[in-house]
Formats: sequence, structure tokens, C-alpha cells
Amino acid sequence: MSIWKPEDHVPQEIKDLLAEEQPNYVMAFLNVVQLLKIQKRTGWLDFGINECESISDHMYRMGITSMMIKDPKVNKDACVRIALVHDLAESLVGDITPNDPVGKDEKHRRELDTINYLCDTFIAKYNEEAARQVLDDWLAYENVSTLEARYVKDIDKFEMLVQCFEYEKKYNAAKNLDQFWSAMSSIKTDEVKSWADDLFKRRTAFFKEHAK
Ligand SMILES: Nc1nc2c(ncn2[C@H]2C[C@H](O)[C@@H](COP(=O)(O)O)O2)c(=O)[nH]1
Ligand SMILES: [Mn+2]
Repeated sequence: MSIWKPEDHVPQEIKDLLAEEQPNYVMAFLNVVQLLKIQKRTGWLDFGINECESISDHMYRMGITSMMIKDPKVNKDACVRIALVHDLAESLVGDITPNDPVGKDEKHRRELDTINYLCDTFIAKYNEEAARQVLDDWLAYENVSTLEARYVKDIDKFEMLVQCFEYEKKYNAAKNLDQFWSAMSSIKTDEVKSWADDLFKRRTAFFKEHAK
């Protein structure tokens, strides 16, 4: 079986743009980013929530959430940047859930190859500094190597749980999305934990109400 490669998953239309005499790398890269706008989040599709958010919807709200952080030790602008690039590789890799047979190591390999490919083939061709910044921010998230990355990791889970509760309310408690709530234990920072604890209390009250 051939090894998964990012270049094999670039739409032909975008490949054609790159093959032009004077490619418009900004436009070609935005055509790649569009794939995040049109790909829905797999976790919700797995539960029959077909009119669900896209990958970029998720990253956008994480960026907004990052702006809310109160902790004065945190560089919020860096958090916003990390939020906006952390799932960028999913444009070509797709949105792989923790239950997917692909597995953690292969998912990481595909995403690392893809972020390097996107930075080298698109971003750096127009702005090398921007490519360096995107890669640095993506690697910080992947390795949780900074306080800002720690916060964005937490916000990734918190934003998903806010969305989960929104769907549970939308479907009037008819969808059992319990398995997503195991993500509560992955939230480590006190500030995001306080947001998540309140959210969970509200969710618990909602289901108690609906059990009557
Ligand atoms: N079925 C489940 N899917 C889950 C769970 N936790 C996360 N997910 C989904 C959410 C996304 O679609 C995808 C990965 O999200 P990232 O933001 O981490 O790329 O996996 C779960 O418990 N069950
Ligand atoms: Mn994410």
C-alpha cells in the first residue's frame, strides 16, 4: 500500500495554479484554506449531525475564545495565531477523530508532512517569514511547548464541548454525545477549567430537566 502524501491530495485546480508561469501563491493557498471551510467536523457527522460546523468554524471560534483569556502571563495574540493554524493540515489530511483506524502516529505523520508541504509549497513562496511563523505556531501546538499552546489545547477541547452542548440542546437531548465529555479531563489550565466546569454544570442540569 503506497504511503499517504500531501501532494496526492491537492485538488488538480490548485496544482494547475502552481504550474503557471507566475503562480499567485496567495490565491492558491487560500484555495487550500477553502477546504477547511467546506469540510465538516467528522466527530459530529459520526453522530448523524449532518448540518454541522466546518473545521474552520471550529478554529475561528477558538481564535475568538483566545481573545477572552484573562491570565496576564499569556500572549493572547500568539494564542489567536496558534488557534487559526492548529488544524490547518486537516485541509489535506481531513478531520481524523480519536476513534479513526488511521491511528495517532500515522495521523501525526500525515499532519506534519502536510504542514511542512503547505509552508514550503505555498506560504514561503510568497512570504518566508510567514511560513516560519505558521510552522513555529503549529509545532508549538503539536508539542504543547509553550504556555500559549497549553491554553489553545484547552480551548480546542472547551470549544468542542460548547459546540457539543449546543447540539445536545438543538436535538433536545435526543443525541447521546457523552463520549465527547471525556475531553473534560484533558483541560489543564485553571482558567479554561473554570469555564468548562460551569459548562458541565449547565449540561448536567439540562439533562436532569429533560429526564423528568
Ligand atoms: N466521535 C468522537 N469524536 C471526537 C471525540 N473527541 C474529538 N472528536 C472529534 C472532533 C473532531 O471532529 C475530531 C478532531 O478534532 P481536533 O480539533 O482535535 O482536530 O475528532 C470523541 O470523543 N468522539
Ligand atoms: Mn482542533
